[in-house]
Amino acid sequence: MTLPPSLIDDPATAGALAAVLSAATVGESRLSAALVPCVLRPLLAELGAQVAEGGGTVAVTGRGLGGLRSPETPLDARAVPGALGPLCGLLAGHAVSAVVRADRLPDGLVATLERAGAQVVVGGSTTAPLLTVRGTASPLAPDCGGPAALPPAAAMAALAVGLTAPGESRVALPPALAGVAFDLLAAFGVPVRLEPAGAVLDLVVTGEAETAPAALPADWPVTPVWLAALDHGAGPLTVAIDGPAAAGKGTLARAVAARLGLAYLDTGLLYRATGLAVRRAGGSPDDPAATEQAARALSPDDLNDPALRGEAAGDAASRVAAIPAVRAALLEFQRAFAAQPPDGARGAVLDGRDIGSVVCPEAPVKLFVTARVETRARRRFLELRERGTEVIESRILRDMEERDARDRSRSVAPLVPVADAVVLDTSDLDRDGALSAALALTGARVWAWHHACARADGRAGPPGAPGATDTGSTGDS
Ligand SMILES: Nc1ncnc2c1ncn2[C@@H]1O[C@H](COP(=O)(O)OP(=O)(O)O)[C@@H](O)[C@H]1O
Ligand SMILES: Nc1ccn([C@@H]2O[C@H](COP(=O)(O)OP(=O)(O)O)[C@@H](O)[C@H]2O)c(=O)n1
Repeated sequence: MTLPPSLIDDPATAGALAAVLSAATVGESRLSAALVPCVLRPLLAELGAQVAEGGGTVAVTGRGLGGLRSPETPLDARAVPGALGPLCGLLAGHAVSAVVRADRLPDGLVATLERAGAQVVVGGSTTAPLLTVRGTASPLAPDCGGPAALPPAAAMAALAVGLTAPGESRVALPPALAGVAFDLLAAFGVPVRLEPAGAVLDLVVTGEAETAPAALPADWPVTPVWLAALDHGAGPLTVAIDGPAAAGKGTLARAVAARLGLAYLDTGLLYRATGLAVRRAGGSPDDPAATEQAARALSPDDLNDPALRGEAAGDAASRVAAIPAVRAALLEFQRAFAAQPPDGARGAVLDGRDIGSVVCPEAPVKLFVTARVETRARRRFLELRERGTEVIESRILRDMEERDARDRSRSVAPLVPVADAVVLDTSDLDRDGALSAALALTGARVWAWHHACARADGRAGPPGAPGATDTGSTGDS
């Protein structure tokens, strides 16, 4: 299975980062030749790495973090612009001196290197700059966290410095690039985690750790290494997505399921169908006996009624959802779906209010998706208007606030982010951005899940995955 190229903002940057990292790793990394442009290979050798080619693979035996040597000749990064950032960052974090030829000076690069403690002299011309970088063996950990992403070269430089800087370094990246960088660092065994920060993800690396050799196939990063971990986990993968109304849970859940080949269950439909059935029978959605009976009588066909999408069904749903007997009646169906996903899928995505807390508390991936209430009301307003429903936005906002309050304050399975959920605020992310962020965060959790499973029963890691540490941040409430 592959992820679409849209996941990767800049494959050249990702491939160059892989090559440069392998030069600073003890042991032999095996990278597909497609990832390591020919012109980059002599440059790795200048840094002291051994480079051997054959059979479509470039084998790089590196010198370890802190072990790079000063090159004797200028390093020519002109033909591989993506290499400039990670290369300069790595040099800045070593006690070496090097001259680097570039085809232009990327925004923020020099300032990032200087902030880390390196000395940088820029010579040459605008179209052919020459950078003299004098690095330091004790660089300062960069703190370039959100809310705005750094320009790519500066970001990759900050990440590379962070590998040798003591303590934690934080770098804000667009979600797609953050996912790729996370996957790569994890494949090299770097302690790393991801934390959502508005429209970006903060990638946090712990420096001075031992890296481990990686193996990256030609289809990386379109196929991230963590996807292989899916096939090495214990049982089906469950992705739990919870959050308030119109946060974008369903949109995200459907897209994640499609990309990863997982089944999808919109659990809100179960509550909506129960509420609607009771109302149609002339009953009250607050009546425990009638609602429990309706919940037990649900059939799969009831979930296809277009009326379920309306706000009236949403209101009835949140009323029946506060009745413990209704929740109990619907629980078994949801758990069975996660444990045995239909059509042989290797896992399932469930979205709702209590998936991470009650339905699937053991889910390895838990996302709490939220957004500002005005943004959510606007989204629902646009959605309903597009469907031809006459609606007033201020009324939607008010109803949504009431429904959220009811969902948050009910005594049974209230809507709250559990401690091990990642809170993803989609207010400043469009649909693609939210999907990239969710996939990156899922990857981080799948890595952690895989390693926990492997540790528990002594199995080997997925191909090319020697040992990432935990990742993925936890919810903040
Ligand atoms: N990140 C986003 N940016 C803009 N609109 C979005 C985003 N995510 C979802 N939407 C839109 O908002 C509306 C509500 O999304 P939906 O996935 O149904 O939310 P939920 O399942 O949380 O109720 C839909 O019209 C959807 O297309
Ligand atoms: N797992 C779930 C899913 C929905 N629900 C209830 O069902 C209502 C409708 O859920 P939904 O997910 O279809 O609603 P939207 O977020 O799409 O507006 C919610 O307001 C909750 O009260 C729940 O309690 N638990």
